[in-house]
Amino acid sequence: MVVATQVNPIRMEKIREVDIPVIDLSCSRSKVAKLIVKACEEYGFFKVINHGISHHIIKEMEDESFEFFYKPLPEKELVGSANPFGYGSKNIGLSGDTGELEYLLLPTNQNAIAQTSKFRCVVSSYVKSVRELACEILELIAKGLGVPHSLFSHLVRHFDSDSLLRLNHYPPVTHSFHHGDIGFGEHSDPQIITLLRSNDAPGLQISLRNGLWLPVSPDPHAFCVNIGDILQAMTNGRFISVRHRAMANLLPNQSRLSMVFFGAPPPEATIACPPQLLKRNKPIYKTFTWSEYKSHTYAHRLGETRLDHFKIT
Ligand SMILES: C=C1C[C@]23C[C@@]1(O)CC[C@H]2[C@@]12CC[C@H](O)[C@@](C)(C(=O)O1)[C@H]2[C@@H]3C(=O)O
Ligand SMILES: O=C(O)CCC(=O)C(=O)O
Ligand SMILES: [Fe+2]
Repeated sequence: MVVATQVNPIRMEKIREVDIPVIDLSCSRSKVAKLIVKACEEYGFFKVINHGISHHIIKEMEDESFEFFYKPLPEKELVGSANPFGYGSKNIGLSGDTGELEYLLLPTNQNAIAQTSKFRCVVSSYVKSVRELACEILELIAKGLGVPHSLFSHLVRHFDSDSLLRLNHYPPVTHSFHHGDIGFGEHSDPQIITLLRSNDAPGLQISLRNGLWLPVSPDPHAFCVNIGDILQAMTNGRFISVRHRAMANLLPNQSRLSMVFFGAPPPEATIACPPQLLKRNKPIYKTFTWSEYKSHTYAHRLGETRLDHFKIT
């Protein structure tokens, strides 16, 4: 007699807990370079600690940002509406995207931040420090990949670099929107590299390869680093330009502030994967300039996968 074995039709899979890499920049350069490259390949995202940016510079930028966002609306509107630079509220970009936030988008070139007010001085010293940190990380990436030291960093250090600073304020929850609303919708950042610092409020989430959203715990002492589309193109798809989003405030009565530096190339820079990284593979993306990529980006919606347009078919 054959005894039928009962098979449970529901297989419970334990969702593996994922730890976001937290990289201590005070460790040895070669060790750090390897860890960063691994994080860029696996997630396109990591946190850095012991980054060397003084608490004072960060705190001043945070204080000035809150002071700006707590001003009455007509005063904030005096800086001009985001097109793309300036003050924006709820509308993101010019293609109809919205979110539960207000923001200030600023260029970072020296002419644009002429130091005539306390705010501009604070922005200028914050940008200087965070740009330097971004370049150090890009140089560690170059070391880890075995390509020339300044291959990526020279684009961000360039006098005409199109880098940006974005200050995002997610106000405390009110009756008009609800827990779980989107603050800043799903997207990848178009530039080379992004360095984000937030206060102690949660909200940022990254998308994993399996499609799950992973909340990033806030850490005011760390910088979150994410790979942008340009670095995905320059590594022929080896690095992931991570998709991420920010939820509107998850905790009641708490304002969230993120200060985001986007390290970008100068407009006329040519973007292509260097031969050392192609090895025997064919390039998957066409060669383009940052200016071409930016025009394409700004003509499309936030959530689009913009690099697909530049794929070699
Ligand atoms: C909807 C848009 C807003 C954005 C330009 C775009 O057309 C598509 C990309 C968006 C994004 C995402 C990352 C940065 O926050 C940003 C400044 C950027 O460079 O690309 C924004 C753009 C924006 O807010 O203007
Ligand atoms: O505020 C955040 O945590 C995310 C913001 C963001 O992704 C952006 O400004 O591009
Ligand atoms: Fe982003």
